Amino acid sequence: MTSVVVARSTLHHLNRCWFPALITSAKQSIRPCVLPQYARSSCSVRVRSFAAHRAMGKPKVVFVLGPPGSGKGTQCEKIVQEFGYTHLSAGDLLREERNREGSEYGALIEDNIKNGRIVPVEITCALLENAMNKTIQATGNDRFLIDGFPRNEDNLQGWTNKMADKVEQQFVLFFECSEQQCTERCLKRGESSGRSDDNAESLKKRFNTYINDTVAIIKHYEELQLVKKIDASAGPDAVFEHVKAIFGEQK
Ligand SMILES: Nc1ncnc2c1ncn2[C@@H]1O[C@H](COP(=O)(O)OP(=O)(O)O)[C@@H](O)[C@H]1O
Ligand SMILES: Nc1ccn([C@H]2C[C@H](O)[C@@H](COP(=O)(O)OP(=O)(O)O)O2)c(=O)n1
Repeated sequence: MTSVVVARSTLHHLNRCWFPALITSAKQSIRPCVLPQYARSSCSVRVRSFAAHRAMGKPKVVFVLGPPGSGKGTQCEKIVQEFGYTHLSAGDLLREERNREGSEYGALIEDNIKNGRIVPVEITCALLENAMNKTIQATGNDRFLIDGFPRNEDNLQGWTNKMADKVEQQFVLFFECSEQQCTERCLKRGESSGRSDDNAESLKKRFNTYINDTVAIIKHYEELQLVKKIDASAGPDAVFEHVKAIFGEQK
């Protein structure tokens, strides 16, 4: 597997800002799936210093929201290919941390995921910030799709307090899709995903969380006129035509 390795000293410096216990292995690697195409195919990625990077402006962030199974991950992969963003999935980062040997948050993360609840923001935001910093250091790419975050008031507050001033919020992509259609997609995905939450019981809870907690976050961003809503009920390529039009409008 191709991977980009970041020096331990750099990570220790970065991790001091957040939960130091998160991600402390000797070498950290970014999985190719979170890197844009050009970074995957090259071993000699360009590394910029923070000072040089700051001179370029703040990292740009697009939040990607929608119910479970609405196609957030599928569309993010296409956006990465076409527009060169880096895709950071909050769910993937949490699953990775849950699986990391020695993680003190593994059990807590799994309990929340299985029950469709949202993990405390201190953990999720630390994982996101670390992943952003590692990507910028390793590739210089400072445009991020943050998928599945913020999902509740705790997520929003934590991000606002810790990260909002450090980034340029471009917009929020919202994939709209019915519960029935999303449930069918997730149950199908569950046949091969190995995910502990792609089953009927967990899905019911995940949808309750979506309706009770996430919808209010989307409304909040709608009031700020930041939401770009997309009908996600069609097939992946048809949905991407709409996505493309939105990203094409950006500078
Ligand atoms: N537009 C679509 N039409 C039909 N199936 C889709 C579509 N988008 C994604 N899928 C499938 O539905 C499942 C959930 O998609 P995914 O992108 O993982 O959603 P999310 O990240 O929102 O949970 C996957 O198995 C994926 O292949
Ligand atoms: N901001 C987030 C995102 C995901 N999680 C947890 C709880 C979610 O049900 C699971 C799965 O999220 P993921 O975004 O991977 O998947 P779905 O959009 O639900 O299909 O991860 C979280 O606690 N906080």
